[in-house]
Amino acid sequence: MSESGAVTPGPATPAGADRPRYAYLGPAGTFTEAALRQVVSPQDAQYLPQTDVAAAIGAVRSGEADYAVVAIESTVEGGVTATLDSLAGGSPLVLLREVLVPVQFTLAAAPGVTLAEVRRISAHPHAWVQCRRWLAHHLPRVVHVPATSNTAPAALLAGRAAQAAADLGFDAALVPPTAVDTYGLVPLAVDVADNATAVTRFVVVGHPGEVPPPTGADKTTLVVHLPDNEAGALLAMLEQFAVRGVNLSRIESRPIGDALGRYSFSIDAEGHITDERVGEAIMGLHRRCPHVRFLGSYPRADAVAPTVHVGTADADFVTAREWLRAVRGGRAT
Ligand SMILES: O=C(O)C(=O)C[C@]1(C(=O)O)C=C[C@@H](O)C=C1
Repeated sequence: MSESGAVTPGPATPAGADRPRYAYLGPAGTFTEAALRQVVSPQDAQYLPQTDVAAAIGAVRSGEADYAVVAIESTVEGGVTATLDSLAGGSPLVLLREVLVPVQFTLAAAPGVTLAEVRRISAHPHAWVQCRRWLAHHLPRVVHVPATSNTAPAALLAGRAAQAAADLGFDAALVPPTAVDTYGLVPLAVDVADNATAVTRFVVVGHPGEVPPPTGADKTTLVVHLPDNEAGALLAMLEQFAVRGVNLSRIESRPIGDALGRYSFSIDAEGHITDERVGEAIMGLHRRCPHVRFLGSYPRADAVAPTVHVGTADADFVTAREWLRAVRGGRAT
């Protein structure tokens, strides 16, 4: 990001309006860009860096971009609320793919700055949380200067010597390891994240259309509102999945925003909407809940197939339906 707040361009891309346009959290070198590179190379797409997640998703809604790549969940922080909230409301969008990126951080500064001189660190709030223990131990009095992304402060420091960097309002930044070279910074401490195995999950967001075909190892994301003032409404909602053998890999509540005590549930269920058990569970939600938003069925990044319990395979639902038809037609008991 420039000092005026404008986002600096991502990696140089050949011109060409025919290439799909991907909005993502910039500037160049963010973990989000690493996720985008797993999806499509800069040669085959237009990379459109944005200042935040809402802007990236908004670019798809406005037609400025065809897709957005955004963080949705981290092993340390859980759900990325900016993403969950942007997808829960507004015009419908769907998730088309997920990508996992290992996350590590380096504390870096302009050339000439030493660790002992660091008083203020610029960092994305998620990065700050992911390095909290290291910071408390090594720099207990340091002040957090929030940044819009993991590379926004690196872009501000780029090309500055210690003296020239002094008026930026921070002395060092928590950045992805690759950003140190990209922006000509000096590492003050490496591997400063508290969790060495931290991973962030990113999703490709696009317009609703054809659902990606089932792979046998898929995930379905939903937003569900519960009936008001109904004892056991949450349990009843969960039972729609449980009785059909559908495992949930994530469920979290988010305020709907119109009144205190009103929450929606953001859910990742194992399986594809074309799986009988998943389809039946979602129909159950539709019957019982005032609002259900389908946010897509897409392949799991880890390609792990769900455990299918006795009586919940597609064939079991088909057989049961045929049996019911026969009973109703007086042909079976
Ligand atoms: O993509 C980046 O580098 C970001 O700054 C965003 C983000 C996030 O939104 O969670 C991505 C990965 C890390 O978990 C920390 C921050």
